[in-house]
Order: sequence, then C-alpha cells, then structure tokens
Amino acid sequence: MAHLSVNINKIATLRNSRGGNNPDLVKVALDCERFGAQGITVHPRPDERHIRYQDVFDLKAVIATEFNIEGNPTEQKFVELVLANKPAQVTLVPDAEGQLTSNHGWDTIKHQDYLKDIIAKFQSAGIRVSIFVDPENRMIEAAATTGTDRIELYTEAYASQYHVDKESAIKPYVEAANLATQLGLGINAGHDLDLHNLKYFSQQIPDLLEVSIGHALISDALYLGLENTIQMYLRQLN
Ligand SMILES: CC(=O)[C@@H](O)[C@H](O)COP(=O)(O)O
Ligand SMILES: NCC(=O)COP(=O)(O)O
Repeated sequence: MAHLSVNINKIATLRNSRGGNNPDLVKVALDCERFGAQGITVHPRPDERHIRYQDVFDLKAVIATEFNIEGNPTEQKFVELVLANKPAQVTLVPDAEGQLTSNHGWDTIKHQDYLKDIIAKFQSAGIRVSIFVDPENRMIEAAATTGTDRIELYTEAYASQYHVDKESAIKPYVEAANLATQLGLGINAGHDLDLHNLKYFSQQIPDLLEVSIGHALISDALYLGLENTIQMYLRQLN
C-alpha cells in the first residue's frame, strides 16, 4: 500500500495570513501523524510565502514519520536547509522563484550532470532523493542515470483529464511507472491528487510507494475534519 504524506503548505498559508501562530503548523503536523498520515511534506519556497525556513527546523525536531522536503536545489539556501535538517527524503522540484505552484518536472536529459552531482551530495548525507518528473519515457530513462532513488510523477495532467477520460489520463503514467520499476527507481506521485482521482491512480500504479497531497486534502478537511479526511484518503490507497 502506498504511503500518504500530507503536504502542510496550506496550513502555513493560513497561519501567515494573520501573522500569529494560528493554526499551529507543528501541532497540525503532529495531528496528521496521529490521524494516520505516514509522512509530512513541506515545500519551502524562496519567498517563504507559506512554509518558512524556521518551520523546517521546528518540524524536524518533532516529526516521527517520514519527513519530505521539496524544493529547487539551484537555490543554495535550500541545499543548506536540507543538509542541516537531514530529512528522510528530499524531493527536487525545478520551480522558478515566485512560481504560483509546481507546473513541470525536470528535464533530466538537459540537467543530467547537475542532477547527478546534487543527488550524490544529498545521498552522502544519508538523505533519500526523489526527483519530480513528467511521465515521459525519455525523462524516466535519463532520471535513472542520475542516481536518484525515486522519481515523483507530476500528476497534474492525470488529475485534470481524469473526469474526461480516465483510461487515457492514466496511460502515460502506467508506462512511465513500468519503465521506472524496470530501471530500479522507486515511484512517488503528487500534485492535484484528490478523493476522486486517487483510488484509480493507486490501483493502476501497483509499485506506487508514496503520494504527497496538500491542496485538496486540506480543502476537504474544512468540510470533513482533518482526522476523517486523512482516514478517507488512506482508504483510497488500500
Ligand atoms: C511538487 C508539488 O507538486 C507540490 O509541492 C506543489 O508544488 C505544492 O506547492 P504549493 O503548495 O506551493 O503549490
Ligand atoms: N508533491 C506534491 C505535493 O506535495 C502536494 O501537491 P498538491 O496536493 O498540493 O497539489
């Protein structure tokens, strides 16, 4: 069964909107764990519009499940933050500064040498590395040469097409996942996964190890409550 890592960026967005500590990000992370989440994901961005760099230190001190930090390693501050905290996993995402949200995977062909070096740096610190990729066979093949432990399949295209034609929407992901497995890569997935599209995705990608979900899960929790929502997402992965 794939693990559920809850992305708590949106909790930090809400907290930052008033400048105080409500909601308390650390408490929410601990509650997510208590309610069954098998990991916590954060994606600190250079403008710290949601997760602040200090949040990463505060979370690292208390999290008992898998801590996953996402970000772009071309920012030296991000590299230093990850090495100082040594999370279980770092997910490298090629976002530009100020980007609204993640919108593409790595060009693993163009950035192959760069990725090799930075991945080795994190791995030598004992951190598992995952890289964010689109479900394209040539990107998966080149990902395997970088030495990364896992890939994270960028699922926005699947999520946006799921209601139109779920068989076509999943097809490139099944092919990419089969290839990744053959090449010895672990498979994570994320972006716009929700209570509607998650079950089919996890059924069709049997080697799926982990999904990280934030936007939809936190939005659902407004109506359904955090504990109930996490349980509902976990049931989709069964
Ligand atoms: C890599 C990925 O798909 C997510 O981390 C997404 O980028 C969430 O980041 P925001 O919460 O800043 O949109
Ligand atoms: N890596 C994807 C992630 O952490 C959450 O993405 P989303 O569910 O907020 O779209």
